[in-house]
Amino acid sequence: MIKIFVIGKPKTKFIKSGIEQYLKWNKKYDRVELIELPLSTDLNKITSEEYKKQDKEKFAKYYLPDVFKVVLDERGKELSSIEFANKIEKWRIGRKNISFFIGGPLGHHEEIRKNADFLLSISRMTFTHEMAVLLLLEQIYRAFKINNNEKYHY
Ligand SMILES: C[S@@+](CC[C@H](N)C(=O)[O-])C[C@H]1O[C@@H](n2cnc3c(N)ncnc32)[C@H](O)[C@@H]1O
Repeated sequence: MIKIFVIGKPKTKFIKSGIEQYLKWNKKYDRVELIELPLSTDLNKITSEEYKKQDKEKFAKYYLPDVFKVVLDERGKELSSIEFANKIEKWRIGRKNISFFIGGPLGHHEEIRKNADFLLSISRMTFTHEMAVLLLLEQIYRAFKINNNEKYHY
């Protein structure tokens, strides 16, 4: 099973409908679940460090040792789709879940990055959290297709 945790509910209409579409398509291959965690309190009322700490605490109960934790971050490692598909196969060996973590407007707390099993960048550019969810879901779908030798990936 694959779980995607995101801080902040995706709201933009076309992105939401893309997310729903890929969640539906991915069902053919495995359970892929999106878990939306609430945004923290008003950014103007707390420091950015405190804000990131609040986000870290929201991830804490899902940040478990028996789960392979992939943290999405633009400072992470970039992979080709084929490399990502291979990693997905490898990360699942002996484990029930792979969990992906997508940060809020300020990004991740340093500790979340430090304790990740893999820090994944989808590009050196910065995307909104909701765009990151959509792009990740498409790459997961592509990985399923690649790993099943199905036509989609060129
Ligand atoms: C608006 S971005 C946060 C940007 C923040 N300034 C930072 O330094 O991380 C929100 C989240 O989307 C995801 N994200 C955005 N762009 C990404 C990229 N190029 N690669 C991987 N994840 C990305 C990350 O999980 C990030 O925490």
